[in-house]
Amino acid sequence: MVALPDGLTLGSSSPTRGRSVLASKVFSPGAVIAVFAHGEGAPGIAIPDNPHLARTCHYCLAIATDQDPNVASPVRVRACTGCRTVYYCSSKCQKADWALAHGRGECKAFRRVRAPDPASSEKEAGKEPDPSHLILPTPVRTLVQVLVRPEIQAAMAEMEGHVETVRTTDPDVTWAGMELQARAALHYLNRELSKSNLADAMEILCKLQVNSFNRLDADIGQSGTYFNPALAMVNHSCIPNAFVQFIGRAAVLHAYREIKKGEEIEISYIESTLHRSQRRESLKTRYRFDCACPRCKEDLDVYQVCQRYPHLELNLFSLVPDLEKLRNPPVKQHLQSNDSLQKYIEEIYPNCTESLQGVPLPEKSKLLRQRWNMCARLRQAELYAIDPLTQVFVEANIYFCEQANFPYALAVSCFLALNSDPYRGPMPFFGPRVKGMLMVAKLLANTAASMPSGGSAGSLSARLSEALGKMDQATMCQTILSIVVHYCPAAHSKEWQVYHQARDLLKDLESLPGREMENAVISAFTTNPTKAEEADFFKLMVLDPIQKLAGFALEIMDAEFA
Ligand SMILES: C[S@@+](CC[C@H](N)C(=O)[O-])C[C@H]1O[C@@H](n2cnc3c(N)ncnc32)[C@H](O)[C@@H]1O
Repeated sequence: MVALPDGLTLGSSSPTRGRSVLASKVFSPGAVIAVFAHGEGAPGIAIPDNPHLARTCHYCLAIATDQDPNVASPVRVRACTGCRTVYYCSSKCQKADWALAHGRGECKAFRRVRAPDPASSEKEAGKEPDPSHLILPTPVRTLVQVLVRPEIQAAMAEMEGHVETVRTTDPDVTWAGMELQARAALHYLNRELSKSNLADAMEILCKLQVNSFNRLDADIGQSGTYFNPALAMVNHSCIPNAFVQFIGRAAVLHAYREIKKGEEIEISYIESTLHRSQRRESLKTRYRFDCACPRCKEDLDVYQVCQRYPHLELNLFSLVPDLEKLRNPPVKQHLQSNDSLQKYIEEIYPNCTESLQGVPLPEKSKLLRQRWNMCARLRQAELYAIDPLTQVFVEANIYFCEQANFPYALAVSCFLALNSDPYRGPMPFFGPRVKGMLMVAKLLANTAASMPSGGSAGSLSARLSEALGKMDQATMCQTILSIVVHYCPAAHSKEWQVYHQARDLLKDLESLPGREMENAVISAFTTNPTKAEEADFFKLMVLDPIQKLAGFALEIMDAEFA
């Protein structure tokens, strides 16, 4: 039986959802429900994925910072001299990992992968083998780790894996692919490729698929696999009441809204802002169930979900203190029961959502033009928080930053912070929303330092420059950073990169000479944001200018991409 941390109990199994995790006390919005750390009696897996292997400590998961000139005491990682596949930041981490898994067969298996194959055709042709071929894919490395750790296999014994469903519904792709992965792990562990060994390994792969997490935070290059048997008991909802954040080897479960005693804790296994058809497909393909949460049943869009969240009043300390905007979103139609709009989104979605990272600027501009035009119906309906339209704004923002056109990027960031982020994450401590505010603050700092030339009189960029010139960007930036710093611990922790960046920038601003009065006003606002005088300051000095900047965004998008 799985042991759950204090404050949580295991609900009895239901035929449709299996077991569940219930709150045994009340949790307030943002509160830490439980920390899932690994140790004696609590076995778990936390490993980096292949693209991050050479920059991440394989034990504590610290990210190497030795290439960042701004870091005072950088983290360096060194390869294990045995397998040259995994890296460590210290001998302490290396020793701990050796005892946990690496010295129990993992290192030898990874070394075998790198050993020259006598039959290699590349060797015959005198070519060096491709180094990426010398490392097993992440799912196979995860399987190797489970196979060398019987305690993990024991913890997995009663876990859901939907093995029969995978085998019978998808024999040619998923099942056949898993068999290859199972064979690779057994081969490099020097284990017999017997029927029973293969069946056990395939079962583990199925269980990992259903019960492990992708440990993803693009901002700090963090990504990998995380498995914890207790956390794996938490079920899914597309309107979750909790969320998970990863810190080193631990996972922290936070309440997203107030959770009552006896209520089931539910997280979202997938990006909860996805469109219904994408959510359905992701949940079916990986987790093998049809979601029957209220959002799926009633087909609610993100605006309707936002309307239903309690505690919208927490937004009084955010960039959308006008709660009416959240309670009655200013959209022209909803997706619910609008078959034609739904079908249209499903059609444009695949052509609008592929990442444009690394695409050369002229090609990116062409693709953004196509995407902006494809999203015309969503724009007309003013559904700015609905994908793929939101994603087009996000890609455009990156495009403007890459072109060093910071005023345009700032206008688009302000637009997203007011018209998209709050609906996609109604709680002001929602991680992507906090990151969005940091983006606005950083761009304000950038545009304050070097004002653009502004273009010809009356042009869009001249009007934007003129508007920026009239704003107190330092005060706007400092106030927004104070909000970011306030919410960071709830959204993640004080170890979050977003927190460090916001706090450092905030300190720089606070220590500028001659800002004693501004510092006092901002401090009064953060202490008591709803007091009349403080709220007036925020509206006049921060919100109205942000609104003004956001007002340029649609014109910018049309000018660049229409
Ligand atoms: C990580 S496990 C969660 C714990 C699981 N209920 C158990 O008893 O082992 C994920 C599996 O739980 C079930 N599940 C989770 N959320 C669900 C939901 N909202 N509706 C139906 N089944 C769900 C599915 O079988 C899914 O593959």
